[in-house]
Amino acid sequence: MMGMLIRGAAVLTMEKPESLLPDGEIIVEGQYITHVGPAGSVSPERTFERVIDARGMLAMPGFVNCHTHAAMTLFRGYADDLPLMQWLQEKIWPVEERLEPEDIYWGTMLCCLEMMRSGTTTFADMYFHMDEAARAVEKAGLRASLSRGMIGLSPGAGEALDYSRRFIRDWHGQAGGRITTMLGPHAPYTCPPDFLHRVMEVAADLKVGIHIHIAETRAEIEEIRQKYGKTPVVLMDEVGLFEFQVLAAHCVHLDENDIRILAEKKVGVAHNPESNMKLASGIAPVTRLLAAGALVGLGTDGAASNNNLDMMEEMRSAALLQKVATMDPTALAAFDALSMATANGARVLGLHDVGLLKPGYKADIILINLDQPHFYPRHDLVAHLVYAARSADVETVIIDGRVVMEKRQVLTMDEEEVYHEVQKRSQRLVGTGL
Ligand SMILES: CSC[C@H]1O[C@@H](n2cnc3c(O)ncnc32)[C@H](O)[C@@H]1O
Ligand SMILES: [Zn+2]
Repeated sequence: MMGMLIRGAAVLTMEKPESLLPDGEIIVEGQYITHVGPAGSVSPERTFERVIDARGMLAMPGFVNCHTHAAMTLFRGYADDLPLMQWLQEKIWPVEERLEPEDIYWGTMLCCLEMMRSGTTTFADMYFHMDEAARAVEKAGLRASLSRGMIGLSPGAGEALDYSRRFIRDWHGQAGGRITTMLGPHAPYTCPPDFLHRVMEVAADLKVGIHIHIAETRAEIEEIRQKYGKTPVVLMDEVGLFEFQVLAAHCVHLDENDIRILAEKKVGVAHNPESNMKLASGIAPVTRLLAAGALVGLGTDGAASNNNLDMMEEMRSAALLQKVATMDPTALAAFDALSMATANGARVLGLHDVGLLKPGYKADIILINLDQPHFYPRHDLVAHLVYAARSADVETVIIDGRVVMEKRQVLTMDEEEVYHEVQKRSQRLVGTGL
């Protein structure tokens, strides 16, 4: 295997804040990174199938979006400026009833396109008709953890669980290992304990994790307190959910006991600052979670509540929001925000060979064009990435060792076809459009 050499870039491995090679060399062989070192560390005698001259670029791990509903791109801009429960019950759930499988394929393709163009290489999705989402991920070339969302209180809950079981068997490890799967019970307020017990039986049987929304709004805390006399986190813990690998989206309204449980049980938390701001759900206690030793990644949530899927924006929002919430400018420093968006995000999804530029890790690499005004002067590239970078700075994207975007040209999808299909389908679904 001759592999691919990336040379000339500044290399941010994300292992430690100081692990920046000003002029580095990366070798990719198959799906994996096999070498990361300074200029001159690769023998000049060695030949490669491909050499990428990345002078003027920064190479870093691709972003990991820990929580989204990919095909909700179809509903972007359809229902804005509402609180979560009104947004879901009056606007979103009625139009989701009309979704056809093919809609999910094209909505997920748009999500993949937007994410790839902004440097995201891995995402965690919870939605409907997930065979079509998996087909889209396979075609687009991203890495994803996919779960069929289940509303335990709905009459279709049993069918959704049967679908999940079959979906996991069919897709876990597919697309050369890029696709992994989880179970997706929606939330404590839509999935009562008896349904969660059925979900856990399947999780134990198929050895997969569980992706769920927890403690997103005050309304949820109040509803669960009235029904069960405890917090959503304590309820989930007592139900036994945290004995499994859990990806818990939001975790906004937590007391100290909840934080202790999440940290002790190694629950992966997906923090979604922009969705939480837009729906006015609240501010997650990220600094307290991190201080307690909890594992926290970053997500955008769906495009209907954000309204984009831009992890660079999300990092900046996360960092700024913690500073203002705590009135402490040292809160969530740049490297910590960047770790949440990369290495720690991968750990939250249970992907232990993703999120770092290191031999043995999957070759999910982005190249960022540093030759731009907002990257000068070059005091601190980590700070620049979090506070000054924008998604259009991402030039090249490599996922699983394959170049999927080069010089901002996406190589795996026909962009015009995606726009056309999405526009047509979203008009049918919500009845608007230019
Ligand atoms: C059962 S599939 C997922 C389900 O979740 C809905 N959803 C989207 N965003 C949120 C959010 O922030 N909190 C709770 N539920 C959300 C989505 O519309 C699907 O119905
Ligand atoms: Zn969500």
